[in-house]
Amino acid sequence: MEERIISSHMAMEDETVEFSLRPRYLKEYIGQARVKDNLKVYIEAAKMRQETLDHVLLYGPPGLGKTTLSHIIANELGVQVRTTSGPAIERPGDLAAILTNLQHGDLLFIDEIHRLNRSVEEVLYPAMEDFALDIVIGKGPSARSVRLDLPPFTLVGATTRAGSLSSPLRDRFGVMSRLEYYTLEELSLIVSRSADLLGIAIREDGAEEVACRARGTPRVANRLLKRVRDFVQVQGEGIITAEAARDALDRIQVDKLGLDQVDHKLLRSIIDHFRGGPVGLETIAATIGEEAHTVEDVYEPYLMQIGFLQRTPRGRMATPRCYQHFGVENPQ
Ligand SMILES: Nc1ncnc2c1ncn2[C@@H]1O[C@H](COP(=O)(O)OP(=O)(O)OP(=O)(O)O)[C@@H](O)[C@H]1O
Ligand SMILES: [Mg+2]
Repeated sequence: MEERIISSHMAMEDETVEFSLRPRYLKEYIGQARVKDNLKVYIEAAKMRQETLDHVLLYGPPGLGKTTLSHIIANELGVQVRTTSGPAIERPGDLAAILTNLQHGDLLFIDEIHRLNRSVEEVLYPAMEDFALDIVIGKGPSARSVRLDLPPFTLVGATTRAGSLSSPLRDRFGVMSRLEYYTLEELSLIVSRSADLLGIAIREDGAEEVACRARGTPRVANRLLKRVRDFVQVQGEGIITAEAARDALDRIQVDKLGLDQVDHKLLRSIIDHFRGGPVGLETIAATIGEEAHTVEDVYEPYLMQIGFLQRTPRGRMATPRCYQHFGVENPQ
């Protein structure tokens, strides 16, 4: 995938900065009030009973804070966190090794949990339900299964597509939390907080300007902030004002709604070549040179959220609001 400034996927250069910007406790985690309030209660209750927290599934679009939240849960519980991801666990044995190395109360974080393969997933079922590992010894008619006890642990799974989780796996999570896009006010707070941590001066209107182009996503907000900082430090007065932010963001071609050239290309192709749709996902993907699932997971959710794109059984359609944004007359 082409690297986009507004991409909600994580690039290498971001990792160290992201780490320092990550809130570590619930009280520093901005927004997601409903999810946060519930988790607070569950964590408190688990601690009171001196039990492990029930398994938690966090789902929602990329960059909204799933990984961050999983580490916060561990910090709030005062336990260690082990991190892995669906694609990293290739064979059942890999997962068995991870599970047998857990210590009492540990939090196991599995990112992209929808990408676990079936045979690995099956190891997870008894582990989640009974804290047990079933091992088959021998082959053929003399094969028998031995059950090993595991220490109690909490599994936190993260996924951008809860829909592709198999139902036996989904059913084993006691808590399912859906993260939502952030409001403008929340994002402004996040931008101000990050600016503080990075040691950049920012005015409230500057933070708002960055926030409104951040697609409801903290990761995008932080990334835009860093680019704006570059312009302001090199060419400006060293403080991020609304004007300075606007100038910098215009230069990197992120428009007022946070749409970049790829979004423009996607939407314009529906308008210009398909008379507003409906047009199939594969066709759209081909016109912008992306994989269909990338379009579906990464590009579309925000475009639908702001009401520019509609999914219908016959394909994708550009909405009247989308036509308005581009100043094109709607043929329908
Ligand atoms: N509620 C929040 N308050 C402050 N900062 C946040 C919040 N949520 C996320 N962030 C910031 O956004 C960045 C991205 O968050 P995170 O990596 O947790 O997203 P994610 O949902 O795991 O994304 P992905 O689906 O790509 O794995 C983090 O570096 C963090 O600093
Ligand atoms: Mg993550």
